[in-house]
Amino acid sequence: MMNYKIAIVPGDGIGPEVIGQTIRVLDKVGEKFGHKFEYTEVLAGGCAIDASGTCLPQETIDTCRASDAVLLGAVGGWKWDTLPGSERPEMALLGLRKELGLFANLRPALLFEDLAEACPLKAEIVEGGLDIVVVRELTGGIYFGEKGTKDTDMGLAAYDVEQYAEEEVRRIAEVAFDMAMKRNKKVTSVDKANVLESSRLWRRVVAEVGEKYPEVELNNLYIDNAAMQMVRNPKQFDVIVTSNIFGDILSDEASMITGSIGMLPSASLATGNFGMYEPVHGSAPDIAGKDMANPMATILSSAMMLRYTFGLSDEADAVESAVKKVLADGYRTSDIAKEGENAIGTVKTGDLIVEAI
Ligand SMILES: NC(=O)C1=CN([C@@H]2O[C@H](COP(=O)(O)OP(=O)(O)OC[C@H]3O[C@@H](n4cnc5c(N)ncnc54)[C@H](O)[C@@H]3O)[C@@H](O)[C@H]2O)C=CC1
Ligand SMILES: CC(C)CC(=O)C(=O)O
Ligand SMILES: [Mg+2]
Repeated sequence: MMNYKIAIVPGDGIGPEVIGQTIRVLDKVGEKFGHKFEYTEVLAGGCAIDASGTCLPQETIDTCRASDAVLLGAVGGWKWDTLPGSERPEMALLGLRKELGLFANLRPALLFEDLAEACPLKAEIVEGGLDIVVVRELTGGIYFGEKGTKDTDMGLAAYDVEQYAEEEVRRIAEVAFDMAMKRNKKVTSVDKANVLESSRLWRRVVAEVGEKYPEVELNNLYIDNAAMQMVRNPKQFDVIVTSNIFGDILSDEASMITGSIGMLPSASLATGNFGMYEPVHGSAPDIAGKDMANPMATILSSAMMLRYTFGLSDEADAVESAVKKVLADGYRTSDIAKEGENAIGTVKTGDLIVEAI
């Protein structure tokens, strides 16, 4: 029997609710396939501020580093919204990504056949399915650049610097091209090179990396056009590679292809097999504590963990098939239910997925 050490970071809001169901699913996978998943729960985000005065305790970083993989719910919430920027719960997430070297964020947006009606795009646009991966740079760009305030003749100004180094672009571009080689050999790089110096460097380095992959078709789009194309004709996309902030925004937009942000998983990867697995959504304070959150994004993130970090592809398939079965049987949380249709809760969704495994 293999033992896998997983650091669990439930976080805030719906984080603990969706993580709770994901652990039940993993336990069932362990029971069925004969693996032992060992969990160590640690605090990050608003709950850590309340418990210890800091959003990212050193113990959390140490536990994550000592684990084979990390599973994270979400951080943040209204309660902490008035804190100064540097002390907000969201800094825990950025800090963890940086400390763990998680520079590559894979966000697959897949339209499940049984959820086609939940996708707001016209039926003819989504016919035949949609399958896009956003490869988002995760430890650079404007979220990590110099920030501050200064006096100007227009009053106090605040600034955040977008900066990319060649090596940062090169390594994320390589992830995108490697992924394209395993998929449909098509990469779209999204930037704002008509205005931003950082994007001009981005575009040049992506093109240089592209030369090493002659079989892969490379297209460049400006972010404003890409955002429009995502709803006009998403089928043109296969692998999208982009910066931290553009990938953050574009992947939330892509999530609607799947019907809901409650469906979209992600893997945040370092070099090697280590990764942190997290849903794309946030802590959803508007529905927290109401048994309304869709746990599928986090459960599907755990399937990515099984596949990428642990190399357990049959087990990952079992989780993904169980999610598909629950959808095929007609069960929906309220974010993906049709109007007037009875929705099920977070726990019931977990029950059904466990049962299907
Ligand atoms: N990875 C993380 O920890 C992230 C944290 N945040 C933080 O979360 C807090 C709330 O941010 P928002 O902008 O409202 O984004 P959000 O993603 O938390 O929520 C946006 C909307 O989607 C719904 N939603 C999200 N996840 C859902 C799920 N699993 N099932 C059903 N509905 C779901 C919410 O109810 C809300 O209406 C903020 O403090 C924000 O900074 C935001 C994004 C990512
Ligand atoms: C704190 C934010 C950067 C989190 C977020 O929105 C994301 O990573 O998708
Ligand atoms: Mg986001």
